[in-house]
Amino acid sequence: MSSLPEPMARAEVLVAAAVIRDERGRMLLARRPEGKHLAGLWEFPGGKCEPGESPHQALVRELHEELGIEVDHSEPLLSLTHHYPGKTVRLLIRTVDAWHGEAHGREGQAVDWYSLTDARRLPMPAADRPMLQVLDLQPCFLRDPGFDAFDSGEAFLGDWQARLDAGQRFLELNADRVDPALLESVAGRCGELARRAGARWLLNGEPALAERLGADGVCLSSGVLNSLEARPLPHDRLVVVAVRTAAELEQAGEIDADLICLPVEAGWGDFEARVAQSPLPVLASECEDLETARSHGAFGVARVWKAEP
Ligand SMILES: Nc1nc2c([nH]c(=O)n2[C@H]2C[C@H](O)[C@@H](COP(=O)(O)OP(=O)(O)OP(=O)(O)O)O2)c(=O)[nH]1
Ligand SMILES: [Mg+2]
Repeated sequence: MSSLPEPMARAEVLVAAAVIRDERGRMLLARRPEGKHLAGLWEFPGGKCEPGESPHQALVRELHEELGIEVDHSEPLLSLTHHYPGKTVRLLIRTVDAWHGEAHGREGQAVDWYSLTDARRLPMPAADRPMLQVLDLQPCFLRDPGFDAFDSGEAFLGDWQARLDAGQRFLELNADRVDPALLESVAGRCGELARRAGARWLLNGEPALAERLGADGVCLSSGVLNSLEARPLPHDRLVVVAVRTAAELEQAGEIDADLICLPVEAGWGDFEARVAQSPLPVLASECEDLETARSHGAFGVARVWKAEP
């Protein structure tokens, strides 16, 4: 059973909530009724899982009760755990991609459709913030093996373009051990190619360098993470952190990062237990199986790409 210390286990509530999109990609949000925890804030509709209920079953019941709709199919999207004063909430967010009925606030609550951009401006629960940062990301992050794997900057750029042509929209450029002048020229062209394809790219390196090179964000090693006291980039950039330990997971939350890369080191059971401690959405490192990763609480997968010979 649960290995959590008893007081924490008692205070934690398991909540299933839904991302439901209309044909324009807008999401259905509901305003939390007066008198409830976090009253007045806009939320992803859902509620607490009752004993013995699966997250899907809880959603089916909650969305019927709260919105008058019938869920036909849902699948895991991401999970994270947030500590409110006196209450810990583990959010299990699911994509509801098949449902019927007309959504309306059956408990008198306001209900409306919002684009992601508009949702980011709404007052929403603190637990939901990191989630709003990642919902428009491709859930497969391709990490850079390093220039050493390529014969030249040109070879690297050729491979970068091939990844974009193959549909990759979330990539990393690794600044490690690259000559600064070469990095500058390659990063400029990587950025241009990514922009043209509508992809986002992160620099694995110093945040200030990522900013100077025009990256969409930064990917930090645990070494850099431990030297930081605050989020190193503004919220219109991404901050991804590669971590291994529970303390690093916590530190990533402290600096208000957006996304975590966590290796599947000791099997999926162990991975899932560690994701359950994460305040941020998680990518399963060195993994290609998105469906399995999501079934264990991850938002996505990250892997190092193989240089083409
Ligand atoms: N549904 C939902 N709950 C959220 C979100 N973000 C967030 O922090 N929460 C918190 C608020 C609550 O503390 C908890 C959800 O419990 P709830 O009070 O809505 O539970 P419920 O629908 O089963 O209602 P009830 O038992 O209070 O009648 O999760 C979110 O996006 N959606
Ligand atoms: Mg609810």
